[in-house]
Amino acid sequence: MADVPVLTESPAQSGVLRRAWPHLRPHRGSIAVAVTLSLLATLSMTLLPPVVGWAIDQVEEGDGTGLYLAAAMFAALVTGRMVLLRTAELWLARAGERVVRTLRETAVARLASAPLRFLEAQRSGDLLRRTTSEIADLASFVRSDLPDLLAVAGYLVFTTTVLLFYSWQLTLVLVLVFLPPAVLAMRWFQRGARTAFAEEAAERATVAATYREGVEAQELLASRGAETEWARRFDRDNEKLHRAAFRSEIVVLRSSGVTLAQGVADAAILVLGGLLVIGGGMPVSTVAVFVLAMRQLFESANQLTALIGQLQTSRVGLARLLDLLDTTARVDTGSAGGGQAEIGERGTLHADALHYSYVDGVWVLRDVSCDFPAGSRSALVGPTGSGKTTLAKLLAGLYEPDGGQVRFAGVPLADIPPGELRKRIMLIPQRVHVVTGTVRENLRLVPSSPDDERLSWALGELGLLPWIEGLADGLDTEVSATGDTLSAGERQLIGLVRAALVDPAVLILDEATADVDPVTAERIETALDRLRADRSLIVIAHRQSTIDRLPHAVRLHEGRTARSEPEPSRP
Ligand SMILES: Nc1ncnc2c1ncn2[C@@H]1O[C@H](COP(=O)(O)OP(=O)(O)OP(=O)(O)O)[C@@H](O)[C@H]1O
Repeated sequence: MADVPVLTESPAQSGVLRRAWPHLRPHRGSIAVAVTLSLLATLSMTLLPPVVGWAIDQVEEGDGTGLYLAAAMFAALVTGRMVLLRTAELWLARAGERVVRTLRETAVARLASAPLRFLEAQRSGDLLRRTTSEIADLASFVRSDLPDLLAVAGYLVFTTTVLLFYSWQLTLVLVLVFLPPAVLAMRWFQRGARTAFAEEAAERATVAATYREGVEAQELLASRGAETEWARRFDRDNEKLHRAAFRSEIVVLRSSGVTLAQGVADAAILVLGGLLVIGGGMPVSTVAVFVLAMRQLFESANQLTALIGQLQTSRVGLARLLDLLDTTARVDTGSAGGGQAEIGERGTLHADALHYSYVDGVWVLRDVSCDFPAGSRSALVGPTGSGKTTLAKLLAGLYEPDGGQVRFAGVPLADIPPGELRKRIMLIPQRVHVVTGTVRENLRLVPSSPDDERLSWALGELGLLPWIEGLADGLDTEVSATGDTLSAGERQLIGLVRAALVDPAVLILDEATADVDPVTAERIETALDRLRADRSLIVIAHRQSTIDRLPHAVRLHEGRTARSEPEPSRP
């Protein structure tokens, strides 16, 4: 089995910003404007205590004009700050949304072009979570927490400058009384937060993946009576998440040490400042400015603790998203094809000595060789588990073989760009994918987005107009993605119409085994008969009537071609 990279549950968070920089670089202009505006807003807020101090001085000197001036300045600073802050938030939200949009688009594009084998190796809920809710969390961090984080960082720097300017002695006392216990408490919190939050995110992803898998397999679980087994597994994962979330909460409690240190520092400064004023060594205004600025500093420190928690969660989310982008970039390489070779519109599909395994050492296909000349019509038959679906996926270029090669018109599939490949070889799986919407919208899910006229043409060609007319609202009939409204056979009819619209050189149909009523089966067979004659048709056939209609057969038995010679045509 070729090495298929699997996404890491808790990827390393070190250097996460450096790794994210290539995605941020295109938006550096708006980020710089947003940061500058935000820092200016913070600066105006930091100037408020000095203005209050100045007002106190004016009162003490009995200068009414000075007092009015101070009040006007106070009002101007508050208004200016509000305008600057809102503008900064808007810029930041805009820059952040752009970054997140780029990340989301890159993730979706990489997933869309990732080999099927890679997608199947991941837990589906995990991929979904990384590309939806974790990106949404990141967006909300950028919109709401990042502006606060910038403001807090600004306050810490500017307010410390104000404190130093007014009294370096009091600042020294503040630093000695407050900083050591506060820093210790913060480090204690951070040490725990890193692992606790990462574990919580990983457990949350596991619960989402288990839940999604359970919902997808509901029918199977119910039919096997295995719901309790699944519920037990879900309970176990849920319990782990519960414990991880509780551990995170305990870690958050560690940050209370900072509040305690603040109370002690407040009391110390008030007593010392008061004594200095009584002794005539310091004006009242200085103590007032100091106490106000100190409050601002503490509020920022409190906010910082909460924000660091958010920052930690976002770092984990960002690391998981970058892990997805890096891993998909790695698996993506080479799958785009050289694009140099001339590829014919029609040609022989040739499989040469194919080997394939899902699990190391267990070959599902061994030395399989077969030819499907242009315009040939073949059945692919064999007992359950003999490897028919796997061979079909290799023939369609959805899996890369572990050994051997598939060529179309002489060109290895690996050298054909994916877009070109899809136009030439198309696989209709047993369970055709439908999306929530109308039948028309589902039929139009092909690269050319055909109009109604072309849809009618395709339906007419395949003899499927009576089927559409028989639906409740014709082409406007609503179908749900869970497919309750369409049978497996009808979904395959949708697949066949899409195929007629794409007009591939090779059409591979993995015939639905269950739920095909005789009328739909007849419709599928008629549609297959009416597909253009120069197209090769390969049908993984389960029904004898289908096998009888096809002039050639490739038989698989335990992963080997039992007989790849064309069978004599049947009447
Ligand atoms: N994604 C997978 N991971 C691991 N093993 C797989 C996977 N898909 C198929 N297999 C195994 O590979 C073997 C061949 O499966 P495949 O679906 O190709 O057979 P098949 O002939 O199409 O069977 P059926 O007629 O029942 O659809 C089986 O043993 C199956 O269990």
